[in-house]
Amino acid sequence: SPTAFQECFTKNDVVLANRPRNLSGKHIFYNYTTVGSCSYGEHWRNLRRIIATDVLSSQRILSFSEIRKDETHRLVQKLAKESSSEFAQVELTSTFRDMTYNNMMRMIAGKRYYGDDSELKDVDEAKEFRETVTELLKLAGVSNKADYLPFLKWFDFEGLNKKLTTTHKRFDVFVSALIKEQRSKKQREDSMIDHLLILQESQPDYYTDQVIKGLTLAMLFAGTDSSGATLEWAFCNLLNHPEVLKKARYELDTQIGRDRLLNESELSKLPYLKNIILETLRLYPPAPLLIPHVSSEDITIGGFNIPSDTLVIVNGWGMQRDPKLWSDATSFKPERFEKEGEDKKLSAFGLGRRACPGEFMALHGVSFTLGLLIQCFDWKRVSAEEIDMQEQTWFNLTKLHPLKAMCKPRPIVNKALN
Ligand code: HEM
Repeated sequence: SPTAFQECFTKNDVVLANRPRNLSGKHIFYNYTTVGSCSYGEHWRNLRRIIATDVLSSQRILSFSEIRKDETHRLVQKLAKESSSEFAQVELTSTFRDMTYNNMMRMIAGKRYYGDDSELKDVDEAKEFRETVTELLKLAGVSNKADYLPFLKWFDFEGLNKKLTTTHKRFDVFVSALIKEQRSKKQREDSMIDHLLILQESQPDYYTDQVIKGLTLAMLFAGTDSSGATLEWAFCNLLNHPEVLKKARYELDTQIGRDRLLNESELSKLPYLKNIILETLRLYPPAPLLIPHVSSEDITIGGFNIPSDTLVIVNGWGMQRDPKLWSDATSFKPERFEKEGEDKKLSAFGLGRRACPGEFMALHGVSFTLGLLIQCFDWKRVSAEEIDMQEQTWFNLTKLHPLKAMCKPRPIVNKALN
């Protein structure tokens, strides 16, 4: 139950701080399928600390705002090109994915691998990256029966371990080359890898290459599709609830105006936009079961005795649709978050010390993109039929069918084109 979950995190915060181990005793880096017997997992404690202090500190997140602005403006330009003065159909799923991956890879290594406007689009390096990441995500989303029936591990049931190890090696080769390339540059830039390489010079045992690779994988896995999926679900909800879209547009027009574009620093003026995102995360959390935790000692959660070393999986999706906790639980109502304290009931980013360290950045990035798209375009559904909200099993909770919508530029779009 949600109450028990909260209690467990407040009382026994430390208890759920371990990662599962795989057969050979190594810490499993990620999720049910373990992303291969990934050796980065062993460094997890260091990774988590470095993420908080060096990679996702508020200062560094703000320092990347120019990248987010540039990528969002490119997105507006792309959509404006595809539509004209009249409504035109656009496909949003891959558009959002390309943008979030470009955003992240620019922060990590200063590279853009996605979209027609990428200078690297057709080179082997970009193809290799796109293929490997797709393969890793596909495998990470597979439910591994051996996680629940441990004896199956002895047979590598369904060959998952082998596939994961192969793909992980491919990723490792790719990121090693990326680090080598950045290291050989005469001048350091401001990317995450460059920043960590500078720190490596003074503390080589702490900021090792393994740690840099682990961070790259963590950021790519945790920070890209989650934001892309949130944008996608938010849009589905807006298209199915035109009255909410109208209210969000009104907020933007009155708080920011019709003749200048929204800036990231102005997001605090748009509480309704934020509530749309919170309500989207409530009904469609990108990580519906969070990330599995393991009890490091015997504990009791909600009256259940959990022995030490047990895989604990939290059904965040279920808690966020629980009618005992939320009125009209399955309806999309951003207004519910106007009531003080409602947002505290959300678990979309997890809770406690293993909660998502990218929450601030994610909320910032998603709000900014959504705000700008509402400001720059008129939107409607492709047909009178409601958008189909079926979900698919992937690493994150994503839409089964790609999202298509009709969009028409508003005059303000010229500001982004210029
Ligand atoms: C809307 C977007 C996002 C959502 C909904 C989300 C949600 C989550 C959730 C539920 C967890 C697991 C928490 C738990 O098991 O208790 C998590 C972990 C994590 N997230 Fe996010 N996340 C998002 C965006 C990001 C971004 C943008 C980044 C980085 C730039 C990021 C980095 C991480 C990392 C590194 C972890 C692992 C933390 C650990 O295990 O200690 N996330 N996220």
